[in-house]
Amino acid sequence: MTALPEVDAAQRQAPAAMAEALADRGACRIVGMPARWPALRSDLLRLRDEGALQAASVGRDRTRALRPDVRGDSTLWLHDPRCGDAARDFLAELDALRGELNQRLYLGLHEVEAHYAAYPPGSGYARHRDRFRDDDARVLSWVSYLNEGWNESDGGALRVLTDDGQVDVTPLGGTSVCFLSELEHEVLPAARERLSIAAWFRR
Ligand SMILES: O=C(O)CCC(=O)C(=O)O
Ligand SMILES: [Fe+2]
Repeated sequence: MTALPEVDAAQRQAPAAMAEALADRGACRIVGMPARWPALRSDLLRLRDEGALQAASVGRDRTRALRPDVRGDSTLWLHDPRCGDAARDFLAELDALRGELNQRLYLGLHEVEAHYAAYPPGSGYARHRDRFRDDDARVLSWVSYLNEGWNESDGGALRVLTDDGQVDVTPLGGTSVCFLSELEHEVLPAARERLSIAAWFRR
């Protein structure tokens, strides 16, 4: 199993290092982002307790359907007014990063969209691509993890199929992963609740 290039979010040239890793390998791990992940975690748990999250569907428009056998997470978009300041700040941070990546990769990324996601124990997300068949607007996929002290034995890895082989990413709080949206990936079922933010840079 190959490892992904790793970028320290605190380093001055972090966006340049991310852009280089994405161009070379199609994916990278980012350590130290989101810096304020405990605040995001609290916000997500509050929203989950208030019943604001909704079971996620698969497909688009006419083919849209609830398929808990395919994906078991419940989600809420970060631009929803019920989300707290931490969500708004993080969305702004992702948007700034969009600009930085654009300057280096010329991908014409126009916007970023992001949602909170909570996977109950035992649920996952079967192998898929984030690009819809009829809509290639999603160029880069981003996932930030909001879990305290994750062990490999907890399961719940993100498995990404890169050109260099399959890579498993542990969903540890305060780390993120970015990859080309055309790459196939899956979320393996976890023994405990698994919290994250999934985002897409779109053209
Ligand atoms: O949570 C993850 O690690 C990936 C989630 C995902 O693939 C998606 O929401 O499309
Ligand atoms: Fe995905």
